[in-house]
Order: sequence, then structure tokens, then C-alpha cells
Amino acid sequence: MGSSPYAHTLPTPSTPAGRDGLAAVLDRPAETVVALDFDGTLAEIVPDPEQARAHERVVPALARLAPRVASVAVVTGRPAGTAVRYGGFAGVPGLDHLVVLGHYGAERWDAATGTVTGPAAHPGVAAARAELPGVLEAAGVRQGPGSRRRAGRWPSTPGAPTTRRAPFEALREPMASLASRHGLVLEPGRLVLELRPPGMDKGVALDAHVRRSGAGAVLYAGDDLGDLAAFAAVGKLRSDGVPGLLVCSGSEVPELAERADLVLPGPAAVAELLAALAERL
Ligand SMILES: O=P(O)(O)OC[C@H]1O[C@H](O[C@H]2O[C@H](CO)[C@@H](O)[C@H](O)[C@H]2O)[C@H](O)[C@@H](O)[C@@H]1O
Repeated sequence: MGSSPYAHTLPTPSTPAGRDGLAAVLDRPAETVVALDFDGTLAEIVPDPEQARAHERVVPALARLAPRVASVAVVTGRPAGTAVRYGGFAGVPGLDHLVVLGHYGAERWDAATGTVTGPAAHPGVAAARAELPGVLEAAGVRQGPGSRRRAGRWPSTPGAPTTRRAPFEALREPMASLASRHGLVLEPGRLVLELRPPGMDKGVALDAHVRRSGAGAVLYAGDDLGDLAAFAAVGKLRSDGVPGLLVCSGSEVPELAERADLVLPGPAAVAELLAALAERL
């Protein structure tokens, strides 16, 4: 048996559409958009959201891959600036054209300028933040020192008040009601319930980015419910003739894993996929 000429392993997607998507990425890298969620995909899930950092092999792999494809974008629910900091994405040679679409696409950070652009704060965010302690108390959720600390640090624009480590089912209805009272939407995720302004999601953001790039192929990797919209956008692009590869990082969210062409065990394996692609391109 001959040994592989490659140092990194390129996995085979389990679906025909995924195999077509991967083939298109390999055939036409200069037309390919690579779009990646942050938490759970590029960074391991950790109990304290402020301690999340990109896996150590992610930035080297991206720096090698990015010059070989049309665009690399990180698409995250976090504020764009936070993802840039926690990812260590700024000032990295090779990542000079990286884009971070934050707050589910409402914000955009460009490595080329180092600036974040986005809409003015939605007024419902401040109003919901003010009401949240009362909602939690009414739901019988004890607020410990951690939640008070996080409350003081919630983003103000466009904003996403977050409550976690709580009985989710008991909170889901009151949080949905809080969102609706203030013109926001509820975004559930892994151990998180977020409120955010309507009108934007990762699908809208990804579709706009791919079409603006004039891309002929797309790879999207995510891990959570918020990534379903991006998966749907890739499905629509496929039906419009743009091949795509859908990668799920981890199998904790079956709704996403069952729609993926490739399920990887987590951020280390995603970094390995990115490194393998860079090596073959
Ligand atoms: O779109 P993403 O990049 O996946 O970000 C979405 C939310 O992720 C964060 O929460 C998740 O990661 C945390 C750190 O590992 C983890 O503690 C939490 O359980 C996960 O749900 C973040 O806290 C949210 O604000 C992001 O919107």
C-alpha cells in the first residue's frame, strides 16, 4: 500500500451533492467562498463565552488557504470585533482579505480596513436588557455573580442579551414574549437563548456575500441552530447552479448534522479540513 503524498487528510462527504461541492472547490478555488461559523466550529465550546478562542490550528490553516480561494468569511452571532479578537484574526499575513460578518451578518469587519461597519442600535435591545432581570426573576431563575457580570457587558449595538445555564424550557416562552414585546427575535443555541434584531440571519448574510463575490462554489461549516439558515442558503445556491459543501462541526445538534454533507468531530477536525484543502490547492 503506497503512502499518501499529503500531510493532511481530506475527508469524503457522505452525499453526492457534497462530493460535487468539494470537487468544485478543488477545481475552481479562485471562485470559491469558504464561510465558517466561530463558536463550536473554529473554537471549542467552553462554559464561559468570554474564554472561547480559535483552535490553535485554525489561523495557520486559514492563512494558508485564504490566498488560494476567492474569499474566506467568518459568519458569527458574536459582535464582529469580539470574533476578531477571540479568533486572533487581525494582522495575520495571508488573512489580509478576511471578512467577519458579526451579529448574524448585521455587522461586517474587513481585514483590509480593520474597521467594523453596521447599523445603529435597535431600540428594543436596550429596552429588553432593562426588562430581563424581572423576566428571569418571574421565571424563578436565580441570577448569580456570573450573570450580573455578563449583564454589564452585554453588547449595545445591535446587541444580543443572553441568558444561559438556566432551565431553558422554562425560559423559552418568557424570552420569546420579551423578544416580541420589543420587536426582537429569539435565537436559541447550544446552552444559550439570544434576543436579536429581526431582518438578518446567517442565510441572508451568506447569500449576499456569495452573490457579491460572484462565487462559483461555496463551503459552509457550522455547529448550531443559528447555522441552519446558512445551510438553507447553500441549498438555494445549489438549486441556482452553485455547488456547495455543507460541513457540521460536532453532532450535538442533530437538526444541523442531518442536513450536512460532512460531519466532523469538532474544531480540530475543521482545522484539519482547512489545512488539507490548502495543501491540495
Ligand atoms: O455564531 P457563533 O459563532 O456560533 O456564535 C453564536 C453564539 O456563541 C456563543 O455561545 C456558544 O459558545 C459559547 C462559548 O463556547 C458557549 O459557552 C455557549 O454555550 C454556546 O452557545 C456566544 O456566547 C453567543 O453570544 C454567540 O452568539
